[in-house]
Amino acid sequence: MISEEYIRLYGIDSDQEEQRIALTSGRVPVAVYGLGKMGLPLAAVYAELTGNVTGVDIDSSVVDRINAGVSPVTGEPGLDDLIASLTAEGSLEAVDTPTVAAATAAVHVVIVPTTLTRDKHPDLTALEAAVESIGAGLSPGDQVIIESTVPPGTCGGFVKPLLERVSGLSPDQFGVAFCPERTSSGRALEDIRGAYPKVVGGVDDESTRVARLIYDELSNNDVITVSDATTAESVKVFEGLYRDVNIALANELAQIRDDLEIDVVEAIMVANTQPFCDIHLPGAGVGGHCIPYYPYFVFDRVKTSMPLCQTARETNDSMPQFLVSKLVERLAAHETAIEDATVVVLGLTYRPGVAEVRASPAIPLVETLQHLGARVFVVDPILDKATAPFPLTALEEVPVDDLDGAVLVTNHDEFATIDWTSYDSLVCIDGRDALPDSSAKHDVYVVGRGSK
Ligand SMILES: NC(=O)C1=CN([C@@H]2O[C@H](COP(=O)(O)OP(=O)(O)OC[C@H]3O[C@@H](n4cnc5c(N)ncnc54)[C@H](O)[C@@H]3O)[C@@H](O)[C@H]2O)C=CC1
Ligand SMILES: CC(=O)N[C@@H]1[C@@H](OP(=O)(O)OP(=O)(O)OC[C@H]2O[C@@H](n3ccc(=O)[nH]c3=O)[C@H](O)[C@@H]2O)O[C@H](C(=O)O)[C@@H](O)[C@@H]1O
Repeated sequence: MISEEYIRLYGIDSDQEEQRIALTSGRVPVAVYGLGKMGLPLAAVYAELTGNVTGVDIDSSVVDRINAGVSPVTGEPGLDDLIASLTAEGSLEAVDTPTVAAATAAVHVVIVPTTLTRDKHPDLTALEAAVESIGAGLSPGDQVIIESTVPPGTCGGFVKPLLERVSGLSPDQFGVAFCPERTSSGRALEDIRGAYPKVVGGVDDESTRVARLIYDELSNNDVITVSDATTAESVKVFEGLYRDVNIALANELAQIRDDLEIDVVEAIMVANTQPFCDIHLPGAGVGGHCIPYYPYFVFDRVKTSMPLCQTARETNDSMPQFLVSKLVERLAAHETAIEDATVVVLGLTYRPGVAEVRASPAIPLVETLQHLGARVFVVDPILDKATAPFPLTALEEVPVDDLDGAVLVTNHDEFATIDWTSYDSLVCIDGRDALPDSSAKHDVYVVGRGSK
């Protein structure tokens, strides 16, 4: 139970200003569940605001490092120092006991992974576990905020009933709101503090009121209240659908480059010079546990077919094979069979600077090359060998005189300075238009660009 001087917010008709002051003076204890790439920066910004945050993670090593003042999340400007200062001053503490944390919190913020099963259905097991823990410690007046991206209808149709069942509370005794995490790795603190308007949508008006009150204080941007939680959930996945479809358009256009004999990216850039056009960039595919996952969160919840979004998924997922086909075709033109070829794949993470391999296009690309019999070296400068799905080779250890092909999937900064002159003639397939021009010496194909 929380002590007397603390207050709760849901269903409390005290003065709004008093509630704001209570929140920002630490008299509304907050728990943040999930201390990963998004959750730790979020917990830090909440701790900056309230001075009274318990971070919850089931990974004890994450908890221990945070309590030692060390951020397990890398690549986030300002986060290391912020975690050190917040833990030193007692504004942020991490625990690996979700139910214990839930018993003392008045605001529960959930940002655990929501992913896909192997057969591409939403995997909400982590969400269910976190919500059950919260239910076990839920008190009248508590507010639960879901920031993990979820299928539309999850807060109203799954989270709220589960909390009622586990806590024994009636629906009018606690709030649930969906407040999407509109944040990118590498700029998480900036995004969370208010790079974009914050969207909030509650399962009832009081849930929306409490969520608005909280994010009016936390974000320095506007707060947009929408009709309900399902609308807010839809906003988030619609952003992802838009991005997936528009990347697919760019990828389809890249595949007609040879038919048109143009530099497709040049045409895209010029097409985008008027405001009604925002064609994205073609590449090696769409990875991460967000953009390639969110369409399936919608497919799973609607009866109506969505052929455009389904086809976009197929187009984006076809890009690794497109790159392999270009490599095979060009190696054959140099009388090298793929099964006799030695190939280096540059980049395993789904995008530069983020040590995340979930749904990375490099994975099916490497698997296909291995299946075709090629000898494959994989290089990724930011990935921990222990977590990589394939053995990693340092770039300097790749056998220079024995290499037939190179495929760039992820444009890590380190690859921009490769001295290609030290390699004998290669076939280079550049999936991200990231390699220095080496067409004088090598046979180079850049996805979407004119011949280099
Ligand atoms: N990564 C991104 O760029 C963005 C992610 N999101 C949303 O945020 C969610 C989390 O993403 P990340 O932070 O990147 O994931 P992550 O994989 O980096 O971190 C997840 C953390 O949650 C912990 N965890 C798992 N189950 C738990 C439980 N039951 N209770 C407490 N902690 C638990 C894990 O130990 C891990 O530390 C995503 O699934 C997505 O819905 C939203 C916007 C951006
Ligand atoms: C709508 C939107 O821009 N969502 C962002 C996105 O961030 P995420 O980390 O997934 O990276 P991303 O830049 O979307 O890239 C995803 C994948 O798509 C590829 N990609 C991206 C843009 C592009 O023009 N072409 C392309 O091929 C990238 O290489 C990567 O493999 O997803 C995040 C999320 O929701 O998790 C979200 O918060 C971010 O704002």
